[in-house]
Amino acid sequence: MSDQFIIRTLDGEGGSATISDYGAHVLRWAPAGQPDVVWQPSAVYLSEGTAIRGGVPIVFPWFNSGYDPEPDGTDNGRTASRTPKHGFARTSFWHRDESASAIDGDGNAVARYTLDSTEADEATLAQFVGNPHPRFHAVYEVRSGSTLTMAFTVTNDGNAPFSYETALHTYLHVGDVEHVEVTGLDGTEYLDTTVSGFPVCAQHGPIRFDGSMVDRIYLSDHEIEVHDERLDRTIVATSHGANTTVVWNPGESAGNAIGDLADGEWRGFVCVEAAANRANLITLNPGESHTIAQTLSVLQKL
Ligand SMILES: O=P(O)(O)OC[C@H]1O[C@H](O)[C@H](O)[C@@H](O)[C@@H]1O
Repeated sequence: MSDQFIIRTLDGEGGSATISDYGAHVLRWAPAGQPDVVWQPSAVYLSEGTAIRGGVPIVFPWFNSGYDPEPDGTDNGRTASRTPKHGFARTSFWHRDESASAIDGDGNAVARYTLDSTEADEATLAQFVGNPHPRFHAVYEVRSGSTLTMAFTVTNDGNAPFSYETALHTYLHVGDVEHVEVTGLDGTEYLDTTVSGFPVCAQHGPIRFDGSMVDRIYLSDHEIEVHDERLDRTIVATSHGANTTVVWNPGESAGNAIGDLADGEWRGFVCVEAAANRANLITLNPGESHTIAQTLSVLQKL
């Protein structure tokens, strides 16, 4: 592992990405001939202990401030108070596995990173759900070409179960979020996390954005399409092993208050996150592994 801020290029056939060893954080990705699909802000700030804005932060082992599950599995509408926000994966220097980093049989540039429980301090580990002494290793594999696939796997190496929340917190680049429709979630339920108690709501039609904050946990892993009128394209996001989909845009007032975003930059992205969070958190028994994955592509026009 290096504690240097190293940024690497992943040039595959038909697309390219950059990735940071800090956070194992994909910073941008575009298929050939397209504006970036994974969004990067105009300035990227690299600072130990601080999450990188934009790209694809890895959320693990809790989402936001975490969640304490109810025995009956229902969502209690409350959040816990774990720190750091969204867990420590996005603020850790990951090990880059040199042996795995190459071009795969489909022409994708591959990067593989690992992180294990010895790299977090005991006070942080003690906040895991169900086990104050979890032992695990995590593997993150990114394949960048004409599509982008990211797969995050956690294995329980200890002798007791633990639970975790996780997300691939993907920032998708759009021309102007107020001219975007997100489809694929019509008829599904979501938790509206902008409202106290996180009420369950039902989605009717496409998701649209009007400059106010959208922060929703959809209880669905359906394929998502982001229809972008300004960039005249549709981004497709599919996920595996992730039971929830978070859709987030901070809107004008919260967006302009985010310190590492320039004024108005909130318009340039919508987050579509492959997640397993709150009542859908993942429990691993000793020896078990779980993978969440997300694949992005741009729909080809006929
Ligand atoms: O600013 P961050 O810590 O990166 O979090 C950004 C956002 O992440 C997720 O999308 C959550 O649902 C939001 O509640 C949160 O505001």
